[in-house]
Amino acid sequence: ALLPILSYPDPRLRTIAKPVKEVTAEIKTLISDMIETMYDAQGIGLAASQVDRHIQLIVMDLSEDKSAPRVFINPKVTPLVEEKQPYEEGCLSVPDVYDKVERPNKVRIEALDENGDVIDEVVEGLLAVCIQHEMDHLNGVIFVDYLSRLKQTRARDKVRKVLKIREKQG
Ligand SMILES: O=C(O)C[C@@H](Cc1ccccc1)C(=O)SCC(=O)c1ccccc1
Ligand SMILES: [Zn+2]
Repeated sequence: ALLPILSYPDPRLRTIAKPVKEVTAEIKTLISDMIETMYDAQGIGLAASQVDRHIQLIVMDLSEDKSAPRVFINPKVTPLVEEKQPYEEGCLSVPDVYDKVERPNKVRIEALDENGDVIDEVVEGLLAVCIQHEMDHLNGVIFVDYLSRLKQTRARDKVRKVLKIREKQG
């Protein structure tokens, strides 16, 4: 089922997500709903925080044909390089706002997958950028927080406008 995505600056987006204790049937349903919602919203990632579920769960799919969804439960991300690189980021909770954010572009990901199996990978590039962006969501951080006050104000105005247009479209 499609889930409603919280929009910036909704304070619920600032909630700190709790660890997942057990991958229950309910969590498996949430995972498939989040993947469906991510594809519908044309995203490459989605954190549970964005659908108002405050548990440490991320879904991502960087494939061209939406054929390779990945699930990260209780993820831990460790930067492997000091140097930060700028990358043009977007966010499904801040629609139509894109701006450069500097992040380390090589990180280690430790997590569990949807079967409870261990994930321990070194990733670079967009995958590294995206997993850090999603981890931020689980910690109540949104990418606009890294931008100037002026850009944050512009982002708020932009989201308000986009939501009004979407309301009219019904
Ligand atoms: O809000 C989210 O977490 C999803 C977000 C993930 C993300 C994309 C790009 C860089 C960092 C994090 C999106 O999917 S934004 C929309 C999108 O598909 C996209 C935006 C910029 C570059 C590539 C893809
Ligand atoms: Zn986001």
